[in-house]
Amino acid sequence: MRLDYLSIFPAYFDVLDISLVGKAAINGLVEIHAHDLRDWTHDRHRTVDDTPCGGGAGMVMKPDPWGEAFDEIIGTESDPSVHVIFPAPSGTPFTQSAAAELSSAQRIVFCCGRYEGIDHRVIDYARSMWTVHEVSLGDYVLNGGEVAALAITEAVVRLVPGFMGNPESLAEESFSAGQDGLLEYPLFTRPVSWRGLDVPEVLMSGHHGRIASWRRDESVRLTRERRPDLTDSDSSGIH
Ligand SMILES: N#Cc1c(-c2ccc3ccn(Cc4ccc(CN5CCCCC5)cc4)c3c2)n[nH]c1N
Repeated sequence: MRLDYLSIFPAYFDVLDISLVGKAAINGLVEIHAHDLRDWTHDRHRTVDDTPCGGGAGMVMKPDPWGEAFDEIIGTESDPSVHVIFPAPSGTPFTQSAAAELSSAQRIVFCCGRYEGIDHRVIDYARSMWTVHEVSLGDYVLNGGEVAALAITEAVVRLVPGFMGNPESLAEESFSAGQDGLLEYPLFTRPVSWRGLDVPEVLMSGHHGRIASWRRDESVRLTRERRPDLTDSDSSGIH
């Protein structure tokens, strides 16, 4: 899997060299390439923004640098196997199932906007050439797309076959199909007693049936408490 990042702050992606994703890069599972959008400007100030047509606050990212960067990084041929991701407040909420779908992609290009966003013709052009995803991390405002690109990268790469040492653990995670769409149960490890707080006895019983039942009950309780929106979904085991 090749991952490209287009941004006016490409150093954001240096962190990928030290994290788990860095290990995947070392063992050849993923290739990471960060690019400075300003490398595709031609004026002395390396300008990437301009005032919004129709008025309004802030600045909008000009289309020209994006188009020239696409030509060089992706090419000028249409290819639906190339996934181009535009993080945006107006995007579709990014989910675990979206991460799972993207984990089989061979090429993902993250377009990290800043200011008030990117000229929409950039997205329209990308849609005419590749498979485009306009996504949002959630209902809160960030200053640009870089943090979202990092989060999406981690969610996707950890699902790439061969990345996780113990793929079985993926099945038990929150939001995964194996968890019935429920939140994960609380986790404990040694010491059994810590600052007057004890590990629930059932977890030390060695009785696998009771442990499974306790974990399920805890997942249902937590999901009802924190994510009632998940309790009505078909995939959750509770209705
Ligand atoms: N993923 C994700 C995100 C982002 C995100 C992603 C990408 C960019 C590029 C630029 N920004 C900054 C910004 C901030 C506020 C606004 C709102 N509009 C302003 C103009 C008038 C209308 C309203 C726009 C753009 C971004 C933010 N925020 N939150 C997420 N979950």
